[in-house]
Amino acid sequence: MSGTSAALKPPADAVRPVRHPEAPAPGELLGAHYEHCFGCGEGQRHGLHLQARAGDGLSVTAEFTVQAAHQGAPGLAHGGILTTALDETLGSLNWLLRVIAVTGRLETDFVRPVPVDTVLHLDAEITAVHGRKIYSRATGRIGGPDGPVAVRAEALFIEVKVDHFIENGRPAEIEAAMADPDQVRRARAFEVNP
Ligand SMILES: CCCCC/C=C\C/C=C\C/C=C\C/C=C\CCCC(=O)SCCNC(=O)CCNC(=O)[C@H](O)C(C)(C)COP(=O)(O)OP(=O)(O)OC[C@H]1O[C@@H](n2cnc3c(N)ncnc32)[C@H](O)[C@@H]1OP(=O)(O)O
Repeated sequence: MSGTSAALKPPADAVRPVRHPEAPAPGELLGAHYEHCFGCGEGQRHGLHLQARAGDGLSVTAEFTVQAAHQGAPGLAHGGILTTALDETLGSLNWLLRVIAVTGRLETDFVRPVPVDTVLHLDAEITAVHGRKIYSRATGRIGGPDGPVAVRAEALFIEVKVDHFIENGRPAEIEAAMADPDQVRRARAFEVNP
């Protein structure tokens, strides 16, 4: 069984966006958007440490190795962890548009169980944009980049301004982020008109 809800179908007048001229080149590692992010932060001890790489056009790839700490059932990855890896990969597509966007809706199909120690080969692409709404999809394969699909997702991200974080984040972390020139530079790299 698979399928997605109507909210994930781009409207007829949605456009296929173009890659931002200053987007990272194909093959380039994108880097973490926030060092304490559970998905990609290098400073997050319990995180997934996902490293996404720019692909051609509006696509990215990433690899994620399932650890023993990620189990749901004995020896198998927890579905929420796999969804997090998909969410993070989809979120990294923002670098290609230089737009800040947050996940509004994310639907995952779990097609095959994913054992601990498996490398999940992820790829994601933007399919359409309509106003602030960014439509995308991702797959995770096992046994190699061309192996069978284990998980796939479709998502709707919504463009926001940096104020979204400043107004909603816990003050301690926001103040620390704003005092860190690297973090400010990374946030600006997402903005169309910094
Ligand atoms: C210097 C300090 C810097 C600090 C910042 C640091 C780094 C920043 C850089 C990058 C970080 C960015 C992202 C992170 C990337 C990857 C991590 C993984 C991604 C995530 O883990 S991210 C966390 C989970 N995520 C949330 O925490 C969102 C909570 N949520 C909200 O904050 C609001 O809900 C929001 C903003 C989404 C919308 O609110 P809003 O008021 O702005 O807009 P509104 O409601 O009007 O929606 C506009 C149009 O989207 C449609 N729409 C909205 N939501 C929908 C839904 N769920 N399903 C279907 N359609 C939906 C409406 O129907 C309307 O459609 P239409 O235009 O056609 O009417």
